[in-house]
Amino acid sequence: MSDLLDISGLTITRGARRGAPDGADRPLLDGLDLTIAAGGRLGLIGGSGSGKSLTSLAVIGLLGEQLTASGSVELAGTQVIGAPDRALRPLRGRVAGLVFQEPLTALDPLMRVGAQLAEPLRRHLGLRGARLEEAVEAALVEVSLTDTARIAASYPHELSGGQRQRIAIAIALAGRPQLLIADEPTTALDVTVQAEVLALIDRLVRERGMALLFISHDLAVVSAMVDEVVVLSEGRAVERGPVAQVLTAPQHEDTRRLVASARALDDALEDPR
Ligand SMILES: Nc1ncnc2c1ncn2[C@@H]1O[C@H](COP(=O)(O)OP(=O)(O)OP(=O)(O)O)[C@@H](O)[C@H]1O
Repeated sequence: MSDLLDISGLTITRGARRGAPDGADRPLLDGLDLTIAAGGRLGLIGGSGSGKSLTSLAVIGLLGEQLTASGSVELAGTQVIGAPDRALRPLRGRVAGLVFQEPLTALDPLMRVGAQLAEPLRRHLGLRGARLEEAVEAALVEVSLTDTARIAASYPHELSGGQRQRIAIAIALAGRPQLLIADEPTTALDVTVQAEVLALIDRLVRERGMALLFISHDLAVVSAMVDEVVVLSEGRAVERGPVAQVLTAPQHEDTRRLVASARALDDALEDPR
């Protein structure tokens, strides 16, 4: 059986496909290979600007006009690169759901969150009326939100950052995707809320048997979520393997730096003086 996500030789450059004046630029992402089997988990780590978010956007064909991708990205057997938007729309939310760092960017500030959650449930699952209302309530409960009537009637700015990220997760999962792409999902949250949201993602991925592509600059966070990692540095995969191996015997200079900063954070948490 083929993998759920199969990325091979993915290269991203600045400039539109035709007549790009700066086409000779160094690629932003350079020949990335990675695969995730159904139900598998992979971490993608790297410093700022290493190409993590570009990878997540490339998976669902959302790179935008200014960037050109080459190589191959197969998502559930569909070639994403070069595919027209109408061919990709059915994959978004249905095959792969995305959670970003900042939930406010994923949420409409002018719409009550219950209505925002109802929209993908209606679109993907065809629910209407009382069944749709029940599904909204169940989705809020599933992401461990209590006081669901108040939350559903709230606008995003009336909720805490953690509550907003739970809503964004519920929206990403509304179409029951096979793959969750979580791009720095807890970076904007404070530390205690971070741990709760990580535990939530871990539980949902496990319960639903989803695959997970977990993206972070924080090796400590990644190691709580996945067993295998790929380390990106300046658009290249410089190291890959089991988390334990990468943590204990980092080979690349960038990986060593990520390990050192994860240790420093651990020490600070253990000895908060
Ligand atoms: N639309 C774009 N046009 C031109 N360059 C871009 C575009 N989007 C991203 N880049 C560049 O591509 C590189 C990789 O960006 P990316 O957002 O993937 O980094 P990242 O690893 O996710 O970093 P961070 O952890 O800071 O979010 C950066 O140098 C960035 O400036």
